[in-house]
Amino acid sequence: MPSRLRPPPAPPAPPPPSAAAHHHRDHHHPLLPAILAGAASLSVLLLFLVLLLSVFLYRKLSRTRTAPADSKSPHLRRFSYSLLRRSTSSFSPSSLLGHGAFGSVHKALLPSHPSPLAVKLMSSPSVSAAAASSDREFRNELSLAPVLNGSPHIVSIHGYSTNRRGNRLLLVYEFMQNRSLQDALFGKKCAELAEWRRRFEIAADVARGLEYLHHCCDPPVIHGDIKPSNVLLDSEFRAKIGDFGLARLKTEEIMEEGDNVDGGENGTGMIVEEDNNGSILEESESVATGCDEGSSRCGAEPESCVIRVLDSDESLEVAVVSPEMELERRSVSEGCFDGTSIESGKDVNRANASGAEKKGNSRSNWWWRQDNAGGSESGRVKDYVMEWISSEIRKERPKSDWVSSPSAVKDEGSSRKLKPPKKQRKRWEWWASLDEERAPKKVKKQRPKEWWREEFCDELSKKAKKKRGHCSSVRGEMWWQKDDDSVQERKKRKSRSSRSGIDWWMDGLSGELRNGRRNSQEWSCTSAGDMIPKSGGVSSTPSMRGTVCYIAPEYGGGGQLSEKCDVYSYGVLLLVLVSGRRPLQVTASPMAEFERANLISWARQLAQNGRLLDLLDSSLHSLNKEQALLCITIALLCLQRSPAKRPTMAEIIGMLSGEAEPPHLPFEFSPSPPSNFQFKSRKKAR
Ligand SMILES: Nc1ncnc2c1ncn2[C@@H]1O[C@H](COP(=O)(O)OP(=O)(O)OP(=O)(O)O)[C@@H](O)[C@H]1O
Repeated sequence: MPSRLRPPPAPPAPPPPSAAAHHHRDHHHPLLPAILAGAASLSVLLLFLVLLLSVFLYRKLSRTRTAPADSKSPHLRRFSYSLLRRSTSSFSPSSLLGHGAFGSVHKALLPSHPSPLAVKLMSSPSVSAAAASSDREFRNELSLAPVLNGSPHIVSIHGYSTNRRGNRLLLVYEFMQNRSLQDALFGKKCAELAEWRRRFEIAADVARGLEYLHHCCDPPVIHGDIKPSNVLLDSEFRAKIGDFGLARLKTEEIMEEGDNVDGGENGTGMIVEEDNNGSILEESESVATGCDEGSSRCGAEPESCVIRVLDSDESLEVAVVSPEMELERRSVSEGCFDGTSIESGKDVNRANASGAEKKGNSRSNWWWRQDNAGGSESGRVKDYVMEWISSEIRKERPKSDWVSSPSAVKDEGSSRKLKPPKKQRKRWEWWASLDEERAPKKVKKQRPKEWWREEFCDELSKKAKKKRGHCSSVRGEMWWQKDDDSVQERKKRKSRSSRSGIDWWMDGLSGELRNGRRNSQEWSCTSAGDMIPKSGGVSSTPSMRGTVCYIAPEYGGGGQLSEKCDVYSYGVLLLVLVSGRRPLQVTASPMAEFERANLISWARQLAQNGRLLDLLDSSLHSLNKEQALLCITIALLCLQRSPAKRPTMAEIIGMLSGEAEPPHLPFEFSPSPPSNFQFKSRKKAR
């Protein structure tokens, strides 16, 4: 039997798929780990890129915020912050050139630069008002740099820098070997400045610098803070004007205003809106538009308007600006423009009742102690000044142990040890006599704490009356007001403020005194004894800002900032140069010294008495009396109350150079009957 062929065996069926088998196959997919790893690294990379982009954007934005002028100032170099830090040894004290209201100035030695540079470090404090002030000053300087760098009489600015966080702003200037006129005259007391020729050259250099600002710049630039610490001296003691943090461009609108700037001693009282981060250009725009917001209030009496501090929305802010000077600033909102920040060119420091709450015990903070609430509306500056004098007197006054008991000195047997040293005896006797007059022996303890105030005021009042009686029939009226003002205007002024005998003495210390409730500035006393309003209180010194004694009365009173404000400040500077002393200085105790303490009122007195040469610094040598008299006469012309009557800087240059006719002493300063100081005609023969 044939064998049956058996069909071939069917191939084995594939095993049914099971979960385990499936899992096993996935687990071993060769591409999966690579895909997963790729995706992970891609996301990390993306994340990194996003981070990088944000950091880049952040830096770019912060740079834009702190250096707006970069695009406008193509010639300015942006320095590396770390380079500047290294070249000033981390802004160490060894590189320190000086301190200002907004920070310190250091000498920098850059490897790439042949000569040293001066670096101003403006550290933005945590307090917003002060930070904004620094920011604005920084912007101001950068905005103006391209215009200013063209003059040999202006400190040139090389560039700027900021740190990463943008809270340290740096400005880089040319280095001036002999620092500021303030340092040279009152700090180091440079022997070179004892030579008259140098002082005259400084006066002429500053005048040329200002002439450049006012007449060569288009639009003109108003410096707004002319004073010795802003006049810098090179190795030859030639002067250049520095620090344009408060400077402003004069727009056409301001020019029109300027025509009316003579409209009374208080000016127009125009107040300007402040853009926190605005550059000077923006500020000028604001000036042009004037009181757009709140125009209804602009019509209010200037006396009722208060220039508010800077850019703070806070009602009260305090910042420690300069540790050495223990300057504290605050900004207080008050007055008819509440709710808006007001800028009139500078930062204003003001103190009010609440302002008096925070105080320091140091001498430099004496002004904190002032309580303006309920006080005389017109007497704030006076109070501050008196307080300052008080502190000076305390320094001068012999130790209380023997002063408090003057009679004890007479009784030599019982209290010999209380007798003052011979040298001091005369001074002591003066004090003692005042003490005795003021307080009967038995009630000495009850005598007014500030007994000397009344004494001082009474004494000055009597002297003022005696000296000026022929000029002023109304008690308390300023003798020189006759010149400028109509009778009506004088009556108005009289009703605004009843003037005590000391008011004439306070003349020139700022406009506030006469303008009532305009602004209650905060003042500080620098280590050098200068009184400076704080702007933001800031510097020195923020908005209406400047330095007491140097601010023109119309601007100090909240008026328009004009070139004539610079001219006024230049007048004070001239007097300081010629006399070699500060505008406010109590040097000794006798009453006669108090009369001289206010340089401006003293100059007025001397002019009236025809004794102008008494103003001259006794340490001057190689004096050219004619030039000295010329300088004093120009100074008095600049100090005239009416801005329109003050000469322009171009005219001053003409007078100083002898191109123009010699000036006549202004009527308001002239002796009675008026007479002019005779100068030989210095006009050059043509
Ligand atoms: N370019 C410079 N070269 C040399 N020293 C300088 C220079 N600029 C400023 N200084 C010194 O640094 C000091 C401080 O200057 P800064 O401009 O910061 O303040 P200030 O003008 O003294 O006061 P304020 O800020 O109140 O106006 C000056 O008094 C001066 O001695």
